[in-house]
Amino acid sequence: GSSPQTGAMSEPGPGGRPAAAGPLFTSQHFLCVHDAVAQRDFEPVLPPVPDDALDEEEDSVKIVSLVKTKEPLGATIKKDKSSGAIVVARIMRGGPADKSGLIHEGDELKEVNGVSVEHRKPKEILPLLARSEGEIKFKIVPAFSQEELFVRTLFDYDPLDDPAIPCKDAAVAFQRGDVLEVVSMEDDTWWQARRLGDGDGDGRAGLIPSRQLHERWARSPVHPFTPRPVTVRPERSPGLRRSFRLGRKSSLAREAARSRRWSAGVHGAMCPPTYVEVIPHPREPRDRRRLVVLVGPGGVGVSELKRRLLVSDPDRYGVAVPYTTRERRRHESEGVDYHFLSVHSFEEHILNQRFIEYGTYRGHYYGTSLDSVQRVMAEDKVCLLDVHPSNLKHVYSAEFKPFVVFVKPPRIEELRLTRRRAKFVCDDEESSPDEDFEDMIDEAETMESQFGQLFEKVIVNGDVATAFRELRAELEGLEDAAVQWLPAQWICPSLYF
Ligand SMILES: Nc1ncnc2c1ncn2[C@@H]1O[C@H](COP(=O)(O)OP(=O)(O)OP(=O)(O)O)[C@@H](O)[C@H]1O
Repeated sequence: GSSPQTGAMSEPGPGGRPAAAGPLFTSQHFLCVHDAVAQRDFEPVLPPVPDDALDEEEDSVKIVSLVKTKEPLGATIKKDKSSGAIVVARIMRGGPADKSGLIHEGDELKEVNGVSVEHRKPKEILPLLARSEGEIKFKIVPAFSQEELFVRTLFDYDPLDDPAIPCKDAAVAFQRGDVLEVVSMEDDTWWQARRLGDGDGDGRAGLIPSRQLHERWARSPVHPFTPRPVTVRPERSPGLRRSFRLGRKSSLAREAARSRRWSAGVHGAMCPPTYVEVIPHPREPRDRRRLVVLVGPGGVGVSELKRRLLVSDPDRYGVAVPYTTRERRRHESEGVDYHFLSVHSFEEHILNQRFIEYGTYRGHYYGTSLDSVQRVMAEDKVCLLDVHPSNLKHVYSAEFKPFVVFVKPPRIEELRLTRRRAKFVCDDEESSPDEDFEDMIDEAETMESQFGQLFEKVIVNGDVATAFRELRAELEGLEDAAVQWLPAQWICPSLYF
């Protein structure tokens, strides 16, 4: 058996304080399972499910039956601070609970041997466990269903264009952004999945390329889906984007970027993002509106789209007021145009990591802070933010639930047509508009390969009126959807796909 230290214990609460008074299980209270249960291939023989155990409301409840022996179960439990539920905090790797595969971290404990543990303190649950001999039955609500894995697709797939698919009729076509339920990953070349939102939503499963296969394609020079390998360029310094931006690239900088691009070779090539795990999150009336982040290469039209959204519905959309250390001008007001700060205060904000992005321009600091974003969100407005994707990490959490829109340039022919009158002019006299367009497209490809897994929506900004309509409809749709598909990373970091 394991040592008592690896048995079931109460977990410390926030701030290191124990959530329950002292260790939950003393040595005589350890949950134990029979040695036979500890086999990895153990198939539990579940007792018949009591008639009243599963009503329609509780279809996610699971009955788990284990047999106690001398060995500790190897699990810890705690009381969840917000819901008050008793949850499994930790499963010790290699322990009987882990090997049984039946109980998982985050599972909510509802009953032990038919006795409800709801509204009980962890120490009140002790006697229930101590009394259990031999078979011990748990009623639990799994943290997430082991059988359900949902992914958002990050590329388009049409089996009709795919010569490698073993059977075109057995495949599932999808477009970037579709949510699929992956039902089998047994084959590491072709996974099985079904689309959600098709009619009754639980149609037949079909084949989709596995992540491994898609990555293999990315490296192969012959497959029709081979995306152009994109090189990793050094990250642009954070800040100094959009309104804070310095001049455009000089021809020297452009040359340097090009030579880096061509010399990067195999080592610089990245795999394109494939699938990202998502979890359904039912919308609740008290949910705040999601932060909307627009990203895209310089000059693509992020500011233009943001401006149009603000004008279209000023009560609904707002922007974070930036901070600066420059002098206030006569027509400017504190808290409207900028928050004016001393250099000392600004630097304190930097140290306290309050900035999502900051930089200097003509000797003054400029920055966008988390506080500004929170203020707009607290007004129940949709906060529109534009940052370099490398700075998304500061807001990529359940607190902000950012809806990240990638504004992508169209093909160069369309850029030539649509940008004829735009003031998209390089500071560098020697460069032609075509070179600017190529740079924009290159920068977009780099962004997409480095950060594409964070982009929930891609809008191609060819005709600006069309792009704006599409963006506005998408943002309005966000609030109508009963269920939102949020990255698993926000809800349960260890699930990150
Ligand atoms: N689809 C479009 N068709 C024509 N002109 C456009 C389109 N989108 C944007 N523009 C114009 O292109 C110019 C650059 O756009 P904008 O300032 O929005 O770029 P940006 O993505 O914010 O880039 P930067 O970071 O360089 O400011 C502006 O004059 C804008 O009006």
